[in-house]
Amino acid sequence: MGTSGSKSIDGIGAEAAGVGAAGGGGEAGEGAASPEAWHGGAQLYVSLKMENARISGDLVPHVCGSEPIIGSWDPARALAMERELASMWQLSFVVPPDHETLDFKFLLKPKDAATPCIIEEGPTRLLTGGMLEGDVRVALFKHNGDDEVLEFRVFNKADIVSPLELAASWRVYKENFQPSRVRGIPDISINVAPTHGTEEGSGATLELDLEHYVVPTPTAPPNEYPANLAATPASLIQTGALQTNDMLLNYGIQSPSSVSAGPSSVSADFDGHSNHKKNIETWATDSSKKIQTSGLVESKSVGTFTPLQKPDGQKGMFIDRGVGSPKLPKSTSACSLASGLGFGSAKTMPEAAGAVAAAAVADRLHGSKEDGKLAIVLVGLPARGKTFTAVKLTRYLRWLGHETRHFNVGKYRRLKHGANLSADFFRDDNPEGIEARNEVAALAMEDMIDWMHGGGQVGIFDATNSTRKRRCMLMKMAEGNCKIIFLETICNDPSIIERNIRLKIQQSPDYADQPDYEAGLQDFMERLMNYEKVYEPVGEGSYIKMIDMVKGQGGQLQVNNISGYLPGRIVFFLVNSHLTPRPILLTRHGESLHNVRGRVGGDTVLSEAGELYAKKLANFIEKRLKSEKTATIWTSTLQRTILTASPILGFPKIQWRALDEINSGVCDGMTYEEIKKTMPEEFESRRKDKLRYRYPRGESYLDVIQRLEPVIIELERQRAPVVVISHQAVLRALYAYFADRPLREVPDIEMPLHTIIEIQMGVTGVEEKRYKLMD
Ligand SMILES: Nc1ncnc2c1ncn2[C@@H]1O[C@H](COP(=O)(O)OP(=O)(O)O)[C@@H](O)[C@H]1O
Ligand SMILES: O=P(O)(O)OC[C@H]1O[C@@](CO)(OP(=O)(O)O)[C@@H](O)[C@@H]1O
Repeated sequence: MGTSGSKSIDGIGAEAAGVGAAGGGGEAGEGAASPEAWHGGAQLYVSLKMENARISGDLVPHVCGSEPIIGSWDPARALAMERELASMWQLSFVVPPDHETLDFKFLLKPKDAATPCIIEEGPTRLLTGGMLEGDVRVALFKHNGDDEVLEFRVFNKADIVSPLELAASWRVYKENFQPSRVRGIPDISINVAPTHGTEEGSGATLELDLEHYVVPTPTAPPNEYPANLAATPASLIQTGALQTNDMLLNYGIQSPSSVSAGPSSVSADFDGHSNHKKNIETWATDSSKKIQTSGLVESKSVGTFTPLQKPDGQKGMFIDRGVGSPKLPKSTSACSLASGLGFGSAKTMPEAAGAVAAAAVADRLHGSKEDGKLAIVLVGLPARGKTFTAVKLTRYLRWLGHETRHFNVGKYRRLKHGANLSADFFRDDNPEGIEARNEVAALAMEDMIDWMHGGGQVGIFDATNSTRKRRCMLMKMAEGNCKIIFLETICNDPSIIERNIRLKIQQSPDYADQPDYEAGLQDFMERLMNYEKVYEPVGEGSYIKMIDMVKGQGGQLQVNNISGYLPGRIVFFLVNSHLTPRPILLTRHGESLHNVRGRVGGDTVLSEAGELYAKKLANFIEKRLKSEKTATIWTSTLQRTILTASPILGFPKIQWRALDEINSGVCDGMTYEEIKKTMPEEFESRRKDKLRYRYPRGESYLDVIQRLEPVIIELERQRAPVVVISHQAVLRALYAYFADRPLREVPDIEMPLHTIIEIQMGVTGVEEKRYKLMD
């Protein structure tokens, strides 16, 4: 103390007591809280702001007062205010529910030193029930003796907050002395006026040419004809009906005999997922059907490889899903219920949490044998989006955790009869053609049923299936094995049909050897006519008809005899799907203070680098979306994403709770090192099975996926661009959906900071591009 204008500790306290007793009346604060509202554990969240453009040097406004949180009148423990804008300082804190009045004063002093300490002139301020009493709008400080008077404008806001809200902000407050700056921003907001703009020369502006920032996509989705990515025709491989190994390779299938045994050299996609790195899939339900690839024993689906000593002494590979292991942590989700529910092997349970797991358990407990197995049988003329829809539905259901596989009869046909069949093969008066087509359809159906017996849950059977007779054959085959729902795609828009036909001739392997587009077109039109002659729309069984749905408006979705959890989800997904091209931009928030310190979770503000990214991102979005009439910015409710979005102008911003980072429960705010040291078992459990590991009192990746389902549906439904500013774990889960990555890979997907992943949704599916704005 001792500097002119400063007062002793006692001096402040004495004055406080005096004025406090005499206080009353006067001007109310901006926010006022009635004392009755405090019952039930609610507390008062106080936000104070001071504004002065002239303050310079080391002096920082502080708040000192009667409550321990603001220093109990000890200036050394006064709370420093944070600089919000160049001339604006702010401080937020909570007050215990039982306080009657809160006495305080502003003071100016360096952040980490006791002197000089300049206390504001005038009486002590009084906050009663959130209301500031007396003349509160100005704070005066005598600086440099009495020569200079610094005048600050004062703003006060008080909110009643629930204990739950407080728990979050209190922790942040205690750990960082960095109260949230974003309280009070409504869930939906828009800042239209360019208040600060992007600062020229601050390094925040970007090159005009955004291509400058494009970086390679680490695991780009395969640029493959979608039908080729469907299940490998197992029956054809086993019966030796294949043409040649070369032919298999043409369809992305590695000859079984060429698969080598070592873990590093095996590249197999055992859950049938379309993954360009993995190009053979096998399944087996009985030993006669089992495909013996040299040195490989396959046991159902998804898995990691562990060496297995086969009875004959040969080294083999055993695929372990990591489910059902007695050592699995308590925190694994529904899968660990399996044994207790008498399902025999835990492997029959889906790799899922929440509603998906609940529905699976209910089906197994109460449903008929077929209930758990579902065949979605596509129906429609050629070029009506059947394969497109099959691929999309497969991706969605797998992402939710349902074992799903796409069976494309065209792939069987091409493998068995070659790709160069002319339109004659499809004529309704060509009995050999009809028989050959029925035969491959039956083979695909048989494979699908076999696969279901081996644990598969949803088969998507993709063919025209355009006559009652064919559908009747499929229904007979399904009896006692699975439930069938027909999914008919109908399109009456000639311009869309024309576009689809063009895409077919350009992309289908059927026309890969036809260099003359016109000749291809003529042949395809003939093929189409052959189908049209015999086409019978679906009217039997359970069905869903999608009629002119591609535009996302108008159109019809008809359903008949549909019930159950999964069919319900499928209908809901299809209702919201459309083909309108639009980008979805995914990005993590700018670097946060916790990111710098290596701490998980929390709700900290951005680091300097993070703030710079926020500006660059705003600049990027302005350029990237400048020709878009509408677009929306989605953030989580955590301040690192809201602050990242704050410089973005002109687009509505929406906060989604579902976009909040994975809840790390008791580990929230810790470093990975600290978790390893203090909770080694938890650390080890997570390392072993990061997908299913649930933080104590927190979430697992599977939980995150479950809560993101409405976000995916909404992203599918939107017809304008969306920018999603979220978090590492959440974006891994969202990205996995668009990039069709298997669930087991989700927790390890690379999701760098300061990078934008642009997902282009379009008529041929999903494309990806990445921009890295900062190193
Ligand atoms: N419901 C739909 N109606 C009409 N066209 C669609 C639909 N869904 C997707 N498409 C478009 O149809 C194109 C060709 O679809 P494809 O799935 O190959 O046809 P199909 O399997 O019926 O022969 C796709 O690239 C897509 O642009
Ligand atoms: O699942 P892991 O790999 O731990 O990644 C999730 C973690 O990512 C972090 C950063 O480490 O996300 P965020 O970018 O939102 O800060 C943590 O908050 C979160 O717990």
